[in-house]
Formats: sequence, structure tokens, C-alpha cells
Amino acid sequence: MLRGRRLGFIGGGNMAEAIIRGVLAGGVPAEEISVAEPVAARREELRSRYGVDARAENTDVVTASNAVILAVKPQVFRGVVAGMGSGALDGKLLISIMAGVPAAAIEEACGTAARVIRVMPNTPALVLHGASALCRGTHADDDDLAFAQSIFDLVGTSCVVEEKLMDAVTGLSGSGPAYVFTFIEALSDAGVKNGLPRDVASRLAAQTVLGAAKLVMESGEHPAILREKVTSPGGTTIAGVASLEQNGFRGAVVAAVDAATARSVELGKK
Ligand SMILES: NC(=O)C1=CN([C@@H]2O[C@H](COP(=O)(O)OP(=O)(O)OC[C@H]3O[C@@H](n4cnc5c(N)ncnc54)[C@H](O)[C@@H]3O)[C@@H](O)[C@H]2O)C=CC1
Ligand SMILES: O=C(O)[C@@H]1CCC=N1
Repeated sequence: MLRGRRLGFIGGGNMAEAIIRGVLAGGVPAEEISVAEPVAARREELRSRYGVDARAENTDVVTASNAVILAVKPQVFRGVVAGMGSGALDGKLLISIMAGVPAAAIEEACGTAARVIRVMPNTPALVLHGASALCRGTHADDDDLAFAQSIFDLVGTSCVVEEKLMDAVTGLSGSGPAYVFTFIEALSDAGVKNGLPRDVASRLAAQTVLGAAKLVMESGEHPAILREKVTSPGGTTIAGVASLEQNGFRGAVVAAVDAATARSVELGKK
């Protein structure tokens, strides 16, 4: 499945865990995965939950791997690379999931000939419904891109984009689950406000989002057409939709994606 490559994660946080859990469920054996994580309690969690090799030293994981997933925060990555010593990453395929950090900055920090693939995944990878976009740096080849894409295809769906679009991807699908969770929470609260028990409201809210998303993907119809099919003349839906428009729902969503995209650009400059 990994075509003889071993995967090493530098940073064992939320997004690394989502990918690890997803690739294990997709059939990659735990023996082919190692994780470097400075927090002892977190290493123990990753070992006990997933059976992966979790180490305190980044260099142990790099030595044991030929594809290294950079899963630390953008703000710390230069220090992390410098801490490994020069040449530590030579010859490794580097797959960065860091928001904002350009491939050229990773090449500069890791060695100018470094083979770099950038990926922007999202946390639904945990349940094999992730959405990822990938692009490649100067020295990575088609095979490197195909290998990285095969990992993210195991945990959901992926597409290849030009690097200049990665900040917009981050603002939309990288951060997007948080917007949707906020929407689900608000929908559930609104149900409770109107008399539904919390458990019923939460289940209906989440299933409504899941079902609507499936309908968009499986019918291939434009969301506006699907919305029209819910909206009876003089009925309940048009009253709700008109209220959403009056309250700036669309504008709020666009502003959220704009703000997250701008923050991704900023993170890349640090
Ligand atoms: N959480 C998300 O939804 C997404 C996150 N990302 C990217 O993934 C990366 C990680 O984000 P999260 O998992 O959310 O953060 P997190 O804070 O959960 O994980 C980062 C991990 O790195 C570890 N760490 C800190 N210093 C380290 C060092 N010197 N060496 C090795 N590990 C070290 C931390 O202990 C922590 O477990 C970020 O660059 C972020 O931009 C990308 C897409 C989605
Ligand atoms: O909030 C963040 O910076 C990361 C990147 C995309 C999702 N989470």
C-alpha cells in the first residue's frame, strides 16, 4: 500500500492523529508508521490507541522513515528542522500539512534540493471523509505527488491544485469543518429553542448536514436547484431562507473564508 515506504510524522497532534487513524482504517499496517511527539502522555495515547511507534526524538522517526509528514505548527517548523541538524532530512520525501508555509520555505529550511509535497487536509480524515488538496515543490516528481495523493485518497477525496491556491483551500476546506460544526451547533440550539430535546435536535442537525452534502455530491445538481426543491411557494422553507439572507448568512460565510485565507497567507510569511 505504501509501496515499501515507511511513514514518519513529525508532530503527533490532532491532524496527525486524523491521518494516522484514517490510513490504518484504509489498510496500512501500524508497523509502517512512526510518530515523533515531545509530550510523553500524547505518545502513550498514540501507542495505545493505534499501535504505532511513538518517539520523543524527531531524528529517530526521520531515520526510520522515507516519507516524512511535517505535522507541527507553522510557527515552530523552522526551529524543529534546525533542531534535527543539517542533512537530517536529505533524501526523504517531505509531505507538509502546515497551513500557509510555502514549498520554497520548506526547501530553504530543509535543504534546497528537498522533495516537498504540500497538502491541506482536514479533520474528517478521521472518519475517512477528509477533503485534501495537494501541490508540489520544485524538486518533487510525479511519483512523489502520486504517492502523497494515494495516502490522502485513503482518508477521503483529494485534488491537485496550483500552489498559489493553497491558502484559499486552507480557508475553505482546511478550516471548513469548524464552520460546519458551528452551524450544526447553532441548528441544534435553534431546535432546542423551539422545544426539541437536545439529543433529538443534535441528531437531526448533524444528519441534515450529512444528508444535504450527500445529495449535492450524489445528484450532481447545483445546490441552488436542490434548495428550490425544498422550498414550497408560501411555505416554511422560504420563510427560513429569507431570514438567513436578511441576517447576512452568505456574507458571513464568505467573510469567514476570506479571513482564514488571509491568515494562511500571514502564517506563510513568518
Ligand atoms: N487541525 C486541523 O484541522 C488541521 C491542521 N493542519 C496543520 O497541521 C499542523 C498541525 O496542526 P494540529 O494537529 O491542529 O496541531 P496540534 O497542536 O494538535 O499538533 C501539533 C503537535 O506537534 C507537537 N510538537 C510541538 N513541538 C514539536 C517538536 N519540536 N517536534 C515534534 N513535535 C512537536 C505538539 O506536541 C503537538 O502534539 C499545523 O501545521 C496545521 O496548520 C492542516 C489541516 C487541518
Ligand atoms: O487552524 C489552523 O490553522 C489549521 C489549518 C487549517 C485548519 N486548522
